[in-house]
Amino acid sequence: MADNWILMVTARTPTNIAVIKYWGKRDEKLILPVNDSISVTLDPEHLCTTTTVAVSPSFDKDRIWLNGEEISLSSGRFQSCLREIRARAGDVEDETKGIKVSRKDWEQLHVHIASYNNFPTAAGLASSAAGLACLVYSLAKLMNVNEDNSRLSGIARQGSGSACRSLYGGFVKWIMGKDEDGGDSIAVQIADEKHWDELVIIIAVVSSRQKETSSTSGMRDTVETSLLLQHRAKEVVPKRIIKMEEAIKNRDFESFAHLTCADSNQFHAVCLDTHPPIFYMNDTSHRIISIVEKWNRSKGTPQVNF
Ligand SMILES: Nc1ncnc2c1ncn2[C@@H]1O[C@H](COP(=O)(O)OP(=O)(O)OP(=O)(O)O)[C@@H](O)[C@H]1O
Ligand SMILES: C[C@@](O)(CCOP(=O)(O)OP(=O)(O)O)CC(=O)O
Repeated sequence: MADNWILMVTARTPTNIAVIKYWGKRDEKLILPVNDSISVTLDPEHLCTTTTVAVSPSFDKDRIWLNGEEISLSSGRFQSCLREIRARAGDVEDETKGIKVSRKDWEQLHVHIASYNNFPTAAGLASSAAGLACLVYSLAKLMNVNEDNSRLSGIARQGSGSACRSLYGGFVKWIMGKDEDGGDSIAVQIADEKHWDELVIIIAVVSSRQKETSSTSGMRDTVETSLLLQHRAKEVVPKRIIKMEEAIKNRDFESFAHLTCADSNQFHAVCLDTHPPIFYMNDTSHRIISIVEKWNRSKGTPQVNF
């Protein structure tokens, strides 16, 4: 086969915002969480990642560019995603260009990946979620991987936990699973994007600076040092997951909003309970929370204890 051809696929994936948070892993390598989580996937035209993946026999190694700058692909997470997708690659044929790639050719071929986030990267807006979900999805399309979204979510999870939820639109649950190999730790859709049209999410970017503590290292410290996390994962989250699923199915905004606020506050409390403590909020975030609480009280929203 000639080596002057190139095949390309571009995909766009929105980020997701957790309303019941994932924080803490029971297996760091496979990225298996200590609790289920639920998120809302944003509309693709807002906060999203656009990724183009290309393959050509003239590429001598796999490479990735993030927001225009080349970054290392050597991390275990990127490598896991590439390995898992390559292992499932199918035959690809483009008759118009006279290109034929058979399943086993993919082991020898290299890919180039160019990814852009249209929002701040590593600033607490789940760039790894959109980024890794988009990477897995676009590679799967390029290599003609014949797997459904739940299987792809299990691969994206190995790139970044929260990424497994961005494979679906609407309301999504990441089931923590029990299997040691992570086979049952996948995302499922609770309700699609049309289910709750009136729900509007406002994102207030209070800082675009990179976080001082990445989610990965922050949650590692939390698992090692926080007693509150044990209580949260075992006692609090399982009950909240059931209530949140009900609130979403019934479009019950009051319960949805209370659960979301309570869970976010407990997540930040767990961060504070970590040694050394992790601070993700700043004074502006605290003021916004205060205003929202006052607004809710002025509207007469009943204060329910979740
Ligand atoms: N488009 C992308 N393609 C590939 N990798 C990405 C992309 N965007 C982000 N990442 C990876 O994710 C890392 C940021 O992940 P991190 O979890 O620390 O922050 P975040 O996801 O933006 O915030 P949070 O997890 O608090 O919501 C980046 O340093 C980069 O390695
Ligand atoms: C606070 C969170 O956004 C944390 C997300 O953590 P990541 O998914 O970025 O962490 P890794 O699995 O280590 O890549 C909560 C959530 O999205 O559920």
